[in-house]
Amino acid sequence: MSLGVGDAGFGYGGVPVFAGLSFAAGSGEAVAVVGANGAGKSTLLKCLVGAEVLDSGTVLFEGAPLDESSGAFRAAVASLLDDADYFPDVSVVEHLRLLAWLHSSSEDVEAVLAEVGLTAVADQLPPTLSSGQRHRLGLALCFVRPRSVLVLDEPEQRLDVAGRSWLRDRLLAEKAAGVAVVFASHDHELVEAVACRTVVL
Ligand SMILES: Nc1ncnc2c1ncn2[C@@H]1O[C@H](COP(=O)(O)OP(=O)(O)OP(=O)(O)O)[C@@H](O)[C@H]1O
Repeated sequence: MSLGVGDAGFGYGGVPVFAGLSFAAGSGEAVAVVGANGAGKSTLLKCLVGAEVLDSGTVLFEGAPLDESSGAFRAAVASLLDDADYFPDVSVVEHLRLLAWLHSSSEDVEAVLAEVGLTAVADQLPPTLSSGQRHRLGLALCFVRPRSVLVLDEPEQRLDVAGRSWLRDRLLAEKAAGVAVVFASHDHELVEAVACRTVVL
């Protein structure tokens, strides 16, 4: 699997955010997108998953122009963007069971809950979680479903020191399992430890 862009350009209301951008993450590779606040990292990741549409150039999935409505794309790509939202009346563990069921996943929901440190709050509703716990739920939702591509916007945000260390190891394990990873980050240590290549915006 691979996900990337060719000669990509995008702007909001005619104001350019990025232009002439080309890169791809292949199976077992991680590409980090870095840059200052407002540089366009989140926007680029939204284009990658079809939540925004490029003004020019192409999103390439498996080397072919992206059809974000295709079942194959939806089945392959797990993403956590900066606008994650949850059902207010569905508990943590129910969110995970629901997504696992939707994707006919063989992942062990209880094991993922434990790995992300949410076992103790499994029966709580999302509005009762801390911001770090809500972020962990977003990450858990990526890991409870099948995936061959991971797109993560600042996955390190709101994680404590142990959480960042876990995240680094988890992303390395994803790469080792052949997953293609594209992530935006402000964490230089994470980028250095995980990324094969860096895209600077
Ligand atoms: N919906 C929108 N409408 C208009 N402008 C937008 C919109 N979303 C983002 N922008 C602008 O596009 C630029 C890129 O924003 P983006 O969120 O992609 O940056 P970022 O690199 O992810 O920043 P950060 O590091 O702060 O998360 C910014 O100047 C921002 O103000």
